[in-house]
Amino acid sequence: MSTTATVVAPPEPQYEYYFRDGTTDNKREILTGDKAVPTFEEVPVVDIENIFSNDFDERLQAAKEVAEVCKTVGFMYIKNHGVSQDLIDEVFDMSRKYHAQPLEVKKEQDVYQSPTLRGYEIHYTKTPTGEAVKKGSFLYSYDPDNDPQVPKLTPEQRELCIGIHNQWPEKWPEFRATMLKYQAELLKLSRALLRTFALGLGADENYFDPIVTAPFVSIILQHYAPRDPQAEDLDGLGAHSDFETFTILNQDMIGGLEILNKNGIYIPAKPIRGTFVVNVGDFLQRISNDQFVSTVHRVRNSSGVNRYSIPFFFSFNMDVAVPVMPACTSEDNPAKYEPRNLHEYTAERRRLKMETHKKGIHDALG
Ligand SMILES: O=C(O)CCC(=O)C(=O)O
Ligand SMILES: [Fe+2]
Repeated sequence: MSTTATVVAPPEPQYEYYFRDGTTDNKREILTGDKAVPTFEEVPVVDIENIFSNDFDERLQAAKEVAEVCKTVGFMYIKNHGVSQDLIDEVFDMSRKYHAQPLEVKKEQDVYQSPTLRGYEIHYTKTPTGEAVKKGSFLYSYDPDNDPQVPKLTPEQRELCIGIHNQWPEKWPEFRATMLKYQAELLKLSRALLRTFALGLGADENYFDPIVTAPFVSIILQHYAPRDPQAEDLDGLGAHSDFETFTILNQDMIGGLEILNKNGIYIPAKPIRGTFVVNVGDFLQRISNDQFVSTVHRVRNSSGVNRYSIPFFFSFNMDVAVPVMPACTSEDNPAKYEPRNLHEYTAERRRLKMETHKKGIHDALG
């Protein structure tokens, strides 16, 4: 009696696809079993109280801890960040109230009527029976007139601040006032975090100060509609990396944010009250010469209820071509990238967004 050996073909590799730099075809292989590599399985919590310390050694120690996480995970929860919980709760209450308005009222701030695409936008997804709302977003950006540290700008520099074209609900002045108060608080925190990143990357802690006097900042009040857990496309926001320098994300207690690890596995960033989630964006990865990692993430709201979040995206002054940091290069490790000007880059991204909008694809543009 003869036996025939069955040759088992190795399984086809499986990939996770994501959006980066205006393109949708980036992918990462899902690695399991022997192929799996060491990577994070949870998002770390970092106590950042000491970034505000008067003692340099304490600030340096905190910066080292933050930098380590930025190199390995690219995402962290920060606690003891100094922003009042009352203000955070007030901003969420207003966001809920904003999104609860009838669509035609929100459409008074339609993004596509603003030259820099600031305002309200709604995203739909196809279902077997038609269309469902997946997400609504109210987006506003840095306007130099609202910075507590008012910058001195030429008319040309002012024109580059895309937030001068923000659209606000006319009959609701408290909404604008609260959102600007929140922006002012987060501007303070961002400038402190950026000093921490500089220090952690081996530069002088004031290295970036001159180029964040009128920074590119965008804030989005996100509203993720509840989705049917059986739906084919569950993404409220598809897999992407953020293109800015870094993001300070404020999420409610519903959950749904997931972070892609090196094995192509999504790790949930479960809400932790009193914390923000901070993540490295593409721009910071670039100028750190790839020392910090801009990690892919997505949002799925299968909770059955509305989810609200508020990402705050932070970058440099628009008119500066930002080079790779000299502290991140050496003779053996020269700069991998040319200096990049944020105005040119974001103008191109807005052009792409217009294009992808026409094709019905969502570009995670801050
Ligand atoms: O809503 C969230 O939790 C994340 C939002 C996000 O990743 C983005 O807007 O880029
Ligand atoms: Fe994001």
